[in-house]
Parts: sequence; C-alpha cells; structure tokens
Amino acid sequence: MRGSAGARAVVTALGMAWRASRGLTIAFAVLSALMAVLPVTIAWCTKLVLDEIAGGRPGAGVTAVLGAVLAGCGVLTALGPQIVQYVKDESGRRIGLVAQDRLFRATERFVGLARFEDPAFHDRIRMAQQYGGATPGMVVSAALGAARTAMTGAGFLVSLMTISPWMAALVLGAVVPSLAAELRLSRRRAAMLWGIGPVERREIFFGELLVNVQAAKELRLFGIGAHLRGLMNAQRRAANAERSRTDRRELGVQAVTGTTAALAAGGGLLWVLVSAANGTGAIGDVALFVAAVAGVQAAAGGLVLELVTAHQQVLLFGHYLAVLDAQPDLPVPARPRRAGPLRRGIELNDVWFRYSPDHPWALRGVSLTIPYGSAVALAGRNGAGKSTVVKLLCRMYDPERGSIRWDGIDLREMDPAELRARIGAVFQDYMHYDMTAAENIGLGDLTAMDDRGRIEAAARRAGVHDVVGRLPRGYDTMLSRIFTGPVEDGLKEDVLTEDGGGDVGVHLSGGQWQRLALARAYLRGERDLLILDEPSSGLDAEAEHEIHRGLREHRRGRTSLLISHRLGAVRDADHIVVLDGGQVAEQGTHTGLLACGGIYAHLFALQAEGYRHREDRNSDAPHDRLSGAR
Ligand SMILES: Nc1ncnc2c1ncn2[C@@H]1O[C@H](COP(=O)(O)OP(=O)(O)OP(=O)(O)O)[C@@H](O)[C@H]1O
Repeated sequence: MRGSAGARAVVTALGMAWRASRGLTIAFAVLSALMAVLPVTIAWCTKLVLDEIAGGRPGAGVTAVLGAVLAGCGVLTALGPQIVQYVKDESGRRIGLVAQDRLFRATERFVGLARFEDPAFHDRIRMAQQYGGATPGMVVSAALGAARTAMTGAGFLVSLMTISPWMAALVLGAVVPSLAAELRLSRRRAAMLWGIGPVERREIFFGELLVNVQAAKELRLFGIGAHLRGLMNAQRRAANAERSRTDRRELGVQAVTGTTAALAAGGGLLWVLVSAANGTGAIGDVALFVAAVAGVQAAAGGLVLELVTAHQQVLLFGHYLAVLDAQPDLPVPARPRRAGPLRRGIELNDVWFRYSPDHPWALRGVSLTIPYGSAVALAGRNGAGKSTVVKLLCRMYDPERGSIRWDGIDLREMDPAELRARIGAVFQDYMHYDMTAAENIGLGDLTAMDDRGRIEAAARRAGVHDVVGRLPRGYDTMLSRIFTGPVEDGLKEDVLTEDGGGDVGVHLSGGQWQRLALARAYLRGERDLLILDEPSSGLDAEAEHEIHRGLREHRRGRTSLLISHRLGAVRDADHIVVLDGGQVAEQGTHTGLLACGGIYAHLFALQAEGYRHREDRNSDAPHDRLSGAR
C-alpha cells in the first residue's frame, strides 16, 4: 500500500473512532500522552532526589514533593496500562460496530450480483468482513501507540542531551540504524504476510471443508478426507516456510543492531560512571542515563512494534476501504421512471450478455416476450441460459447489448427496488435460512412477518403447512443445525427434538425446504410477475403433481415465467421458449413444438421414453420382487 493510501487509511480509521465515540477517543489520546510522559517524569524525579541526597542538601519540602510525585507516578504506572487497555477495548468495540455497519451498508449499494459473483471481489468482501470490524480500532490504537512511544523516546533523548549532547548523539546513532532496519524488516514481514494470505485462506478453506456438515457425506463416501488434509497441511507447510525464512532474516539483522545498541549504551554508561566517580558529573546523572538509554531503546522497539502493527492493519483495512470505495455494480438512475403494475408485458429485444468480458456469451441475441396475463415457460438443455434470463429479468445484471422492457420502459431506467417489489420468485438455488419455519416464510414479505394468518395461508398453498404443523414447536421451530444454544433477542427459542425438548436441530428434507421457498414466494401475494426456476426439482411425484396443480391455478390469468427440465410441467404454459446455446432455438405451444420435431420434441420424447421403459420394466417384474423393493 502506498504512503498516501496508508495515511488515508489512518485518517479514515481516526474519523470512525471519532464518530463512534468522541469521549473515548479523547480519553484514549489523553491517557496515551500521560503514559508517554510517565517514564520520563519518573527518571527525572529519581535523578533530582538522588542529586538532593548526594549533594547533602535534602530539603524536606523538595524531597517530599519529589517523593509524592514519584509515588503518584508509581500508582499511575501500576493502574495506567489496565485503564488504557479498557479504554482501548471499549473504543475498539464501538468502532467495530460503526465499521461493520458501514461495510454492510456499502454492500447494499451493490444492487446486482456482479460483485458477489466476481471471485476476486468476493474474496475482498470476505476479508473486509473478517477483519473490517477490528482493523479500524487496531489502526487507531497502533497510531496512538506509535505516538506514545515516539513521545517517550523524544523525552528521554532530550533528557540525555541535558547530561551530554554527545551521549544523546551516540545513543541516537545506535538507535536510528536499528529503527531503520526494523522498519525495513517490518515492511518485508507485511509483504510476506500479504503474499501468504491466499495460501492461508486455502488452508482455512480445506480445514472448514473437513468439518463441513454438507461435505461430510461425500468426504466419507469418496474417502477423500486424508487427501484434503494433505492439501491443508501442504498450505500450512508453505506458509510456515515463508514465516521461518523471514524470522531467520530478522534474527540476523536484530543480532547486529542489538549488539551495536548495547555497545553504545555500555560505552556511554562507562563514561557517566567515570564522570560521577571523578566528580565532573552528578550521581543522579547515572540514574538518568540508565533510565534514558533503556527508555530510548524501549521506545524505539515499541515504535517499531506499533508501526508494524499499524502497517499490517492498514493493509487489511485496505480490503475494507476497497469495498467501501467500490462503484455500484449497476447504474441506478437518479430519477427512475415509475413503471407501475404490468399492463402489456415484458420484452427482451436482441439481448446479448456475458458474465464478464473474459467469459463466453451466455445469451446471444435473445428476443422473447412475456405477455401480460400469460404463462411462459423456458426450456432447454443445461447451460442453455435459462437462469441467466431470470437474473436479467430481476435486473441482477444489465444486458451488454439489447434491452429488456417492462411495458416499454427499459429496466435500466427503473428503480431496481420498484422492479423487484413487483416480482415474486423461487430461484433454482433458493435459500435455507437458519431461522424458524415462520421466519423462513416471513422473509418473503417483512410486512407479514408477524402475521401468522398470512404465513399459514402461504404455507398451505405451498403444501407445507402440515409438515410445519408436525414440527415440535410448529411455526416457531428453529430450522437449524448451526444454532444449538438459546438465542437472544429476535430469534426465537432454539432447536428442539421430536419430543419438544433438548437442543438437537430439526432438519427438513430437500423437498420440504423447497416448499418453504415456494411459500416465501407466495407470501409476496399478487405480484405482477411470478418467476419459478425449477420450483419442483426436489419434490416427489405426488408433491410435484400437487404443486403444479396449485401453480397452474395460481398462474391462471397472471403473468408468470416457469423454468423446468420436467417438460410435463411445462406443457400447460401458454407459450414455450426453447433456449439452446444462449439463443432462442424454437418457440410455440407444446403441441406446436412437438409437431415441429426440434429440440423440445427430442427432449420430450426422451423423457416420455424413460417413463415408458420404467413402466415396461415394472410390468415385467415379478410381483414378489416389486413388493420386496417397497
Ligand atoms: N456466475 C456466472 N459466472 C460465469 N458464468 C456463468 C455464471 N452463471 C452461469 N454461467 C454460465 O452461463 C451459461 C448459462 O448458464 P445458466 O445458468 O443460465 O444455464 P441454465 O440454462 O439455467 O442451465 P441449467 O439447466 O443447468 O440450470 C453457462 O455456460 C454457465 O456456465
């Protein structure tokens, strides 16, 4: 990180500290200054007391005052660090809260998906999330720490100058090269830590994978635990090797600088002792010299430590600032056009889209219409571009060429929040929220979160009401395997066992989760466009039939887009668009598409044949074998 960027990071961190708590920031700064002058004050008081005694003129008043000051300093030396630590921690907590809030506000500015689906930026977001809350506080603390040690060092140097400017120059001469060398080392260390960052993150990834509940099945079945552990250890060995190399280099440099500093201090001490012995110097000078040399060297060491910490924290803070500074991923018009409820339909005109200039085109000149009040279906092979169309319809991305219009208004001219408020959707990769069943549905429309009637109605429609009803605490059952302790505030009572007690999480099946996702979409009520991307992929045949019957009813007279590989579910759509290789390959009604004998007819025939084969096999199978299989 360049110097100007580092300075900006420190200023931003200080600004956050100021906003988080002025009082604590002032207290932290004042206490730091106090702790900085304390060692110098003690050294001077000790020198003066010794001089008073050695000079045979211990005036009771002066000695008593010096003694009292020394006693006060002693108390402050004992209590100061604890108080500073408390203020530092408290201030760090408050800054952390402000920093975290700012970070997540910043991520809300990314109205689309591009930032989250860009691996490099996503890595930054994760780093910012991991360190962002703590780094500003640590930058502030390291900056104040560096100022404190610099003040102490300067105080001792000035003290040394009063004894002998030569001595001050000698000690400074011994300390400055060591300071410079340490700072160079610290930059190298920071660069090394930066360099091994990806290696350490891979190590963390493998470590997490080894205990990940979702990965556990495959890990065991494929027997790949040892292989992954090997990969994890390899990352650790690579990181360790880099750290050891840096440590060895530091040890060598420190041996040289430490010896030089010790020689300078030893020579100086000899000189002060000789001066005191032959009467050209005061006895108090010896005490002051010893304290000053130790003080300057300790301050130099402390300064390096604080600067190293500050440097490393500033580097980590860089991720945070990068997220804060990132431009919005999609342009949001300053004066968006109000689209209003859908009246005519949605049109894609010659839409070209790729996820980045390095990726191939996912959509190549797609033109299609979703007329108001009709049910349109998208079909096609894996990777044809169906889910990409959904992302564009919700304006998670903008087309690179062409346009998508809502009653003639380009989506780019609309407020994305207004557009999304008009859409209900079940995505292919729908979410499992580690929350209660009611919350899992209620998140579909926050206004209904506390309206149990609406939540139950949505659940009934999605065919999941009975399942939820049988859970130990019904709609208040926590659907989580992560939270197993009592959860404070907001989140309801934790997970339960079948008998209603204990703290074992309730685990729903894939199809039951899918129905909850559907209920979440239904809770949004009468939206202008309902998008269903593989809404029944995890359902059993009976449930699928039931859901599609419900969906047909729900879709009747409403505008909807259905994506499904099960062509039996697609056949009722008013209009079917078949995508292939990011292009519209064919479109029409089910009967029309079958008649034209293209991709749709081919895929439909394959599926139908699969069912026929199964029926044939079933009818051939001996009855007892069948009943045994059941
Ligand atoms: N986030 C992404 N980044 C880069 N490429 C992507 C991304 N998402 C999808 N793609 C690519 O875009 C193309 C279209 O993918 P899309 O998910 O739209 O296909 P699909 O028709 O929905 O497939 P499926 O039937 O398997 O769900 C694919 O080649 C895919 O690899």
